[in-house]
Amino acid sequence: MTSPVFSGLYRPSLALLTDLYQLTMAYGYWKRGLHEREAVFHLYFRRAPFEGGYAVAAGLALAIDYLENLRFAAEDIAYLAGLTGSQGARLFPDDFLAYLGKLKFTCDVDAVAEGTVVFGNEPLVRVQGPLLQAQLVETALLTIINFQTLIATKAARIRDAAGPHDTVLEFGLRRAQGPDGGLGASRAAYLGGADATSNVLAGRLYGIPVRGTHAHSWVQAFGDESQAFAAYADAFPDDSVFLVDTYDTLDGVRHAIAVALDMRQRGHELGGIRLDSGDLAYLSQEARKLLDTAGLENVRIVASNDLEETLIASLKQQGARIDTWGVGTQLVTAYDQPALGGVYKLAALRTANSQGWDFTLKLSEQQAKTSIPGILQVRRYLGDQGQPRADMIYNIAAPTPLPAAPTILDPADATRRRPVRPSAPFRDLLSPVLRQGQLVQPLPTLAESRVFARQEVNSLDASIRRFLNPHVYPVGLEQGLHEFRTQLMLAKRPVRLA
Ligand SMILES: Nc1ncnc2c1ncn2[C@@H]1O[C@H](COP(=O)(O)OP(=O)(O)OP(=O)(O)O)[C@@H](O)[C@H]1O
Ligand SMILES: O=P(O)(O)OC[C@H]1O[C@H](OP(=O)(O)OP(=O)(O)O)[C@H](O)[C@@H]1O
Ligand SMILES: O=C(O)c1cccnc1
Ligand SMILES: [Mg+2]
Repeated sequence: MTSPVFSGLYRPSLALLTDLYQLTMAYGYWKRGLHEREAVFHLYFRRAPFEGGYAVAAGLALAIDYLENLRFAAEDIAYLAGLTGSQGARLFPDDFLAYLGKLKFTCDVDAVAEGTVVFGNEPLVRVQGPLLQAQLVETALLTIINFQTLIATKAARIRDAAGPHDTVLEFGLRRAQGPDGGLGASRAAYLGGADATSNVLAGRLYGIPVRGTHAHSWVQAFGDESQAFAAYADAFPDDSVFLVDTYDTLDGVRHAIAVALDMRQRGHELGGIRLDSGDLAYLSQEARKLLDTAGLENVRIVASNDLEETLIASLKQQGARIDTWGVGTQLVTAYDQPALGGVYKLAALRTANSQGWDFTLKLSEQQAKTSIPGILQVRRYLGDQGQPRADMIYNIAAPTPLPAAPTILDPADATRRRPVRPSAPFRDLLSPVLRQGQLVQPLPTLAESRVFARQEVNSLDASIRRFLNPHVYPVGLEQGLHEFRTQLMLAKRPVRLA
């Protein structure tokens, strides 16, 4: 497969993009003959980022590209052969490395589509297959999905603040967490709701529209705004946006207007002006008046300067006349919460006789952090308008079938339960993506996932989308699963005498 997901940055092999312990466990499983025992892992986060009410799932296409191309190249094997432990002995023997050298990813993967709105504790990805393989991919899946989901969610919030009609441009590459952080952020920002990026490599790799204006240095290089604007218009007569705040912003607007009227004489129209400092509400209103008075109603006003969703919402509320929001640092670094705490937990293991399943969990002092055993699916119940009402996590391999009218229990407080109407419409969020390592059907394009993400966010109630103290969307465990998990917790919890 030639999809250029990680471009030339890391190709040809990402097999070593992992934590060492995945490889030491792989060897240990192989040595014990446990490597092919069938296992089920789930990837999920516990809390939506940014104190928000939801997240936008993202990164699946990158994760699938990684899985489909997972191979240990000869150079990878040679590197692993040279690794030694604290006593100087080799970590990995040749017969194990020969096994790794032939390894291909043959697991089944089920996942929520990119762009789906998701909530804490819901599996976004389920991996089922040989224990060694399903474990090995943990770190790469997490680094891909955590960051993509984080930035797509930030972009969705920024899009919500800007509203459906304004343009959002992602300008973050210079402040991103390195080259791959920048590339990945541009992809996720577009998926989550940005209209275009200034990042040209992201444009080329992912087909994102590329857009931009010019820098202050352009004006400084000419020393004179009118000359600088005229020169830019000469180079790009139909694609000019002038940055007006190098010296005095409103003087800059006047200079832009003079050049724009000159352009009009030649049959061209100025695209916009950009404000990058000062009071953006006041300056955009004044600039709008000056432009409109000059007959330049269609010249757009772009704003940039450390923008993020609450600032954009505030500027809107102040009556700012901004049509296009250039957002960099805050978006691509997820400045207010720079990591999503997604985890990858083992939830089921075939019994030694291969007949049944051992459902397994990781206990935690905090009950909410105890993992959920089973082979899990998420059922989203919908209202009359198709709007999400409540999500139920259930075990598709439970010994007893799902009741026709199940009850959903809040895992943090089992006294909070909601029965489901037997006729309530629903959809199951996880769908088959890989079967034995092979793609079941082509994944949606990035542009398709972007449209889907917007539909998804728009389907949520405003109370869940708001930035300040959003409502908690109901996510719970199906009653049978809750009871089973509680039993398992009691069985595993050591009894300590008081
Ligand atoms: N009307 C406004 N209400 C709230 N915040 C605003 C408003 N106008 C601008 N801001 C924000 O205030 C912050 C500071 O902007 P300001 O232009 O004062 O300083 P600056 O970034 O140092 O500018 P400069 O580029 O001139 O150094 C920026 O994040 C900007 O987006
Ligand atoms: O503010 P951000 O959301 O990151 O958007 C990108 C910023 O990058 C550019 O300038 P840069 O920050 O390099 O210099 P400046 O602050 O002096 O304008 C641009 O003018 C924006 O201000
Ligand atoms: O094109 C722009 O205006 C731009 C690009 C990157 C960063 N800031 C602004
Ligand atoms: Mg800046």
